[in-house]
Amino acid sequence: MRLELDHVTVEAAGTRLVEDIHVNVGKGQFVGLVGPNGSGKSTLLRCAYRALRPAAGTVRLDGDDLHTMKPRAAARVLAALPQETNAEFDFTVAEVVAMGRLPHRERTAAGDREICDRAMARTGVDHLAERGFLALSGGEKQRVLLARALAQEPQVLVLDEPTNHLDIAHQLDVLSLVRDSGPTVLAALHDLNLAAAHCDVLYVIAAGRIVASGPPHDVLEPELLAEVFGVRAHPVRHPETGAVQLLFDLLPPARKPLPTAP
Ligand SMILES: Nc1ncnc2c1ncn2[C@@H]1O[C@H](COP(=O)(O)OP(=O)(O)OP(=O)(O)O)[C@@H](O)[C@H]1O
Repeated sequence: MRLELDHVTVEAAGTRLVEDIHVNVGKGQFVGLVGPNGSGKSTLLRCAYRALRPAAGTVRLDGDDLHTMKPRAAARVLAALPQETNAEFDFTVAEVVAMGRLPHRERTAAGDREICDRAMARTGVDHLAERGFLALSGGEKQRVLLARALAQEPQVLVLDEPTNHLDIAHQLDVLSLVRDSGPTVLAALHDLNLAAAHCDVLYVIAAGRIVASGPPHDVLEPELLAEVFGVRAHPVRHPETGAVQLLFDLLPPARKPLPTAP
């Protein structure tokens, strides 16, 4: 299923948070959204998983307007891993993951249990099934919420910082798992090397506008990284795979020009 954000603009409190954004995620593609803090990544993703309605523009799934679809119909095909989840009730892990099956209840009630068990096993949280969600660590919670999203068996997955709270092994594992599970993916990522390794296409957002897009190694070039993130990037090659990785130094903050003598 194809996900398209077409000329999306979002406003809040009289301010434009993102403006005239076009993002195209082809069927089965893994597309990354990268940009500095506050650049508009979560705002844009919230539009892509229906939590926020754009002031202008359209979000489409295979050409259908996501925001006019019935909520249950949308939840059957699209799942999200938001940046923050305000869980107030202490459900068990198994109950949280089973919530991913709610949109499908009428259709596949018989197989729900196996689907949830498989999602928990794939994200490595099966041993936590009877634990209360609220008492889990940050990384455990993140993997449970990913299990819930996978249990939804979505055709489109929207992920806001899926590697948040995860140790390095789980970061690598979760992105491979998402990739191998096959849905169309739009993910906000902070780690540019992880983004380059896992994404087919990257969009770079700065101050609410897309400033570059394309294959990761075309997009993540030193001049753009200096301008957008204020860092100097040094490409190095992995000694075994030959894959290019970036090392970063902070650039000094831009100085105001010294006042000239009158
Ligand atoms: N409801 C709102 N009202 C006013 N400003 C908002 C609102 N929601 C977000 N913003 C502002 O919009 C900008 C973009 O926020 P957003 O959360 O999309 O950034 P982000 O790129 O996801 O940042 P981060 O990398 O820190 O998670 C920020 O300056 C934020 O303060």
